[in-house]
Amino acid sequence: MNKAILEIENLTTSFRIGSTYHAAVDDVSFTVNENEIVAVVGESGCGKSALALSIMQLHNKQRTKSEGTIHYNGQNLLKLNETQMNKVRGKELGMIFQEPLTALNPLMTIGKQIEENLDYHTKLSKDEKKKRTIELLTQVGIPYPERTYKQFPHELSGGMRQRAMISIAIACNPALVIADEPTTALDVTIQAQILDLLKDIQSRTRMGIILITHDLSVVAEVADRIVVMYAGQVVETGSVKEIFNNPLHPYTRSLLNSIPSASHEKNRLHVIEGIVPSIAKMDRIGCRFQDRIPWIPRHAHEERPQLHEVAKGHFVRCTCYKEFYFQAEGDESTHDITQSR
Ligand SMILES: Nc1ncnc2c1ncn2[C@@H]1O[C@H](COP(=O)(O)OP(=O)(O)OP(=O)(O)O)[C@@H](O)[C@H]1O
Repeated sequence: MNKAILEIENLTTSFRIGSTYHAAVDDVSFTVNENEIVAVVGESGCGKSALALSIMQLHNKQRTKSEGTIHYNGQNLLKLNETQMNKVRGKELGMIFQEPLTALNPLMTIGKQIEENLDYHTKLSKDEKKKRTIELLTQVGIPYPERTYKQFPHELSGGMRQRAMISIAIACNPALVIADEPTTALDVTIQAQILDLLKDIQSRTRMGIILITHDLSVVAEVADRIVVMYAGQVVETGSVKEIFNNPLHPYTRSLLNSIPSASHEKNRLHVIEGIVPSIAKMDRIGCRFQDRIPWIPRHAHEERPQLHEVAKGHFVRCTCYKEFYFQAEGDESTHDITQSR
């Protein structure tokens, strides 16, 4: 059994809007083990980035509150001050952002940006730093590392920029990397290459990876476990095999149904309409998904939905999954749930 690197327990992160705090991450718990890829999946607004930034402690502290625990290496990250956190961030926990052009400094060469991280966390000499930087650029598959060392971000293609950002994230051999939508801005072929690269680095370093994505098809090939988030909560979690073979929560089933495949071409995709509620308007007591599946009777939902273990390591929130089915087109059983309350 691989050892746990990061243990998140009952993490709740709330943002201040006006004078009230609203939770964007609500009582989230999961563990990332060494050499494991945990995919956090959910559509826009589910709280994935808020979760990632909570782990890295990158939220504006004046407007954000994080409660619960994030255990890393015998310490609770939420209790560290900024100086202590700076020693962990970038060294032991790396982060890859969605859009490298925004995350990288446009005025600094790639080489200098990698060396900046080494400067902060290591005592390498100038020559050693350059050697390590070239090594890193080679490792992430950049074809002319000496040339790229001297280039600025805008001189590289999207895929190469993402590789450069990965080299910054792994420069100090972190135990865990959080990749927040690392392939969304890239075309499909490059996406596959970047995911292969992360897998390849992991096979050498045994680092844990949290892969954040809205696209379940991305995780099928690379992840070990999936955490499905909806409206700030974990609604289903389990091994990739369990989730793909036996998805239960209506939201997970809807995400899986929205993956286009050859067999889907003839039949229409069963996509559930609607959007994730905003954090200020979220129902904090009932099932947060119920308004998007109004044809499911109210009694099918729990009052305060809990996570239920349905198979070893496979958890699903709310009992509504037991009565869920996709509504057929023109199904008359549709009714407005808000009317029957
Ligand atoms: N700094 C903030 N202040 C107030 N609300 C915020 C803040 N950051 C995020 N939110 C809100 O929290 C919710 C979760 O946002 P988050 O960015 O984590 O979603 P996401 O799943 O990562 O979506 P995306 O894929 O679009 O990034 C959203 O309703 C968002 O509007």
